[in-house]
Amino acid sequence: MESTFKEIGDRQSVLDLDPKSAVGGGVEDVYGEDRATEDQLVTPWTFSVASGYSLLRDPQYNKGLAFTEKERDAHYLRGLLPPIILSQQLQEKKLMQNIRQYQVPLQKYISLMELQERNERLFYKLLIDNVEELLPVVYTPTVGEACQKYGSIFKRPQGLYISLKEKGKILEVLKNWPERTIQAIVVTDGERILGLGDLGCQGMGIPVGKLSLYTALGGLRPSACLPITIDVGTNNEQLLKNEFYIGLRQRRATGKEYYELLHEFMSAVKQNYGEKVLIQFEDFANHNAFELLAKYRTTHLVFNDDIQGTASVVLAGVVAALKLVGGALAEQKFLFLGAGEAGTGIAELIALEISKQTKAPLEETRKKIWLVDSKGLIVSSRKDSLQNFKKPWAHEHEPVKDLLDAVKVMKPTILIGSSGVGKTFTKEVVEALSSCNDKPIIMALSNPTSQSECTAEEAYTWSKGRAIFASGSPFDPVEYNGKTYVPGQSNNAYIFPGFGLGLIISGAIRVHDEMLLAASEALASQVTKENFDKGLIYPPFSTIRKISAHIAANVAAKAYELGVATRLPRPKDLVKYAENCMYTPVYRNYR
Ligand SMILES: O=C([O-])CC(=O)C(=O)O
Ligand SMILES: [Mg+2]
Repeated sequence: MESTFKEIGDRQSVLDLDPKSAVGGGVEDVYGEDRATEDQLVTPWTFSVASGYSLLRDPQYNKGLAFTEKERDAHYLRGLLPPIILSQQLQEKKLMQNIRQYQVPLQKYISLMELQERNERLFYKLLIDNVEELLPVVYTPTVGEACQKYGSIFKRPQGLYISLKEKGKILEVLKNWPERTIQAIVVTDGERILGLGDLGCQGMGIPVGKLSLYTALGGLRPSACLPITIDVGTNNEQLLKNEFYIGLRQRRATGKEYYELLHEFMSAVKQNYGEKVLIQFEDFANHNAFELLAKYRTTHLVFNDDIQGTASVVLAGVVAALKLVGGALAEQKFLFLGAGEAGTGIAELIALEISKQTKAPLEETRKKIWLVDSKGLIVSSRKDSLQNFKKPWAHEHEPVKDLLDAVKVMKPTILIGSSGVGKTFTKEVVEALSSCNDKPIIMALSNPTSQSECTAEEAYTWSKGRAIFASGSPFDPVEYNGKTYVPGQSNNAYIFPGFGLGLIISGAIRVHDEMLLAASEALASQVTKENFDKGLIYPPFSTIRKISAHIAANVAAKAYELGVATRLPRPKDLVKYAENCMYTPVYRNYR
């Protein structure tokens, strides 16, 4: 009963290529010198691995009621489907109606995950066409709740689980994954899931969600994306006691045991997929995140989304906000609440950008930036007891005990929340900031919504409508004094999909900070006059694929400039090239 069929167009590109651009010619060979072997090209994309009943259960190829008469004949589907044929558009309409009927966001999440498991192209069609509506479902805030309840809602595994039990066998585990050509891995160890803390093995929802965005927002082929959770235990007592918990029932391995497992993982990935596979570290705890990034950035293509992706998106937002407020970046005074991955990552990228603009040394530009942690303002007298990643921010100053006092003393122009702790930008804090700024810039970055430092409504109300506000999780527009204020969403989702695309299309083998600046610059350049007129500092997510193409092009250009790109020759028009490489979820015709 085995039938074979061709997926038209899929052979053309490293990523995926719209058939019409392939037919039109003029598209360069994306494989470059690393052209995949004929064997890789033929399997598995061009021949069906399934037909008939199993074809309907293969999410990569299934089209449900959209199979045509000819396809039903050719692939043994007669009788397995009701007689009607629906277009993809009509399927989309029906599913959106169904999803909108659910009142509870988690129900929407579950139904979307089921769709992804049933009909992948339709899932991505929905996500791309309805990105602003569905992003809060497959991503923050709902994905946070999904991770908290992952054990209870778990039906079928997604992604790859690597636990301490697999120590010594990680290469074999990677080989169990059905796809051989992987371009992007998002990996977590679940220790700091959003601002929700240690969710252990249930953090898997995050790599799954991030990679869905890689495809929907950045155009990577779904089959080239691999979500991974490394399970070294959890220190979350509630999960350890929960009878439905899906992870190892032990406290977290640390030190040598932890680093040996991670090292085996990093080596196995490179051995199995080569040096051009992107490994995105996601939601690791501070104490491991900095160390892993420092250790592997010189040997692997790695990127920490929470340190670097967040930094790049915030820098873009600040640059855009200054167009509304006036003043140069170097004239600002920054105050952060939270000195972890996001806080210090953003601070460093801002300091780098100011150095680039003013030619001042980094040690000087860092002095424009102040950070508050749980013990108060980070100052030089605290240096001995500070973790390494905080030390560059310990400037000369009297001790200041908390955020409110720090705002009063430092009089920052920009306040950034990156502590993972909700409701910390109190009325007093926002009022103090507003008393020294005409247009205070407030970024409440912690996720999900419950952990946001303040809500959009609070920021606008307490600043009497003067704040330029953005947050990590989405907030609806706010009415204040008869005016509508539209908050920005300062989330790394703007950056990482395009950033990854840029790395992949250039065949980059390393990530450098200049590439993050390039991504940031590309994002800021996509804010239109129309956006600014509405007070927006980020372009709407509805245009994200265009934005991603620009980010990818700028990142790829920088990779070529720095000599870390291996795909030669360099395509001339990188924006067009990035666009042509993007996966589109329109159904293919099966011959
Ligand atoms: O996932 C998000 O929405 C942003 C992010 O990386 C985090 O909060 O850890
Ligand atoms: Mg994250």
